[in-house]
Amino acid sequence: MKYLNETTPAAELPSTSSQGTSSLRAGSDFRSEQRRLLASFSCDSDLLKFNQLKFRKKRIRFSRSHIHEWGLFAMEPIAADEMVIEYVGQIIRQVVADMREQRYEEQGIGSSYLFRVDQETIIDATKWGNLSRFINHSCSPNCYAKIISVESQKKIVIYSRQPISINEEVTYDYKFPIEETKIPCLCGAESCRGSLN
Ligand SMILES: C[S@@+](CC[C@H](N)C(=O)[O-])C[C@H]1O[C@@H](n2cnc3c(N)ncnc32)[C@H](O)[C@@H]1O
Repeated sequence: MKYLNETTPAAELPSTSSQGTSSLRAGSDFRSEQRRLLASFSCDSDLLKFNQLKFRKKRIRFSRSHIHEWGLFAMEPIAADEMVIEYVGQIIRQVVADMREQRYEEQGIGSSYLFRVDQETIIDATKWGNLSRFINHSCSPNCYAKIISVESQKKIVIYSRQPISINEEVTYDYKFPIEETKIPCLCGAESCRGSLN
């Protein structure tokens, strides 16, 4: 089954100390605190950026792409580590996604706009969504997808991983699961893996 996937880089945490029990406990308390702080800082900054994104949308356009049909392009320079766009669509359950995937295949819709949020939830941008549905995959992408929680609701947000120039195509790595039947990748990157899956 082909779903677009999240690609959050994991935060590095300090390694375990090998001293006495009390210092071990102190070390583990310290690490728990660090984890809690890291999580709260990252949530706060995600929330802040998400609110900024609502008021100051990035200037982007869809246009013909060298990778595949339509793609998304920057109309202004985008710095590294910026929220570029939210992946918007209908929020559906796995059973509905399975039925829709089959229906879309029967209707000859070759492109996949289903993005997995978690085990049970999928965002379907096939018929309803925003410009994010035009973002193509690259094996050497300039963005990545991350799932954040805003007021207890999970959102998929596309972040820049490096500066993006005007007219550059916005891409991320779909991280499709490996399958026997391959979908050839046309990203054109030197490090192209040859297939999406
Ligand atoms: C979310 S859509 C991307 C927008 C699409 N180009 C369009 O015109 O609607 C995802 C689909 O685009 C195609 N695609 C995206 N990146 C590709 C790539 N690097 N190589 C080949 N096909 C790609 C695949 O068919 C994939 O299922």
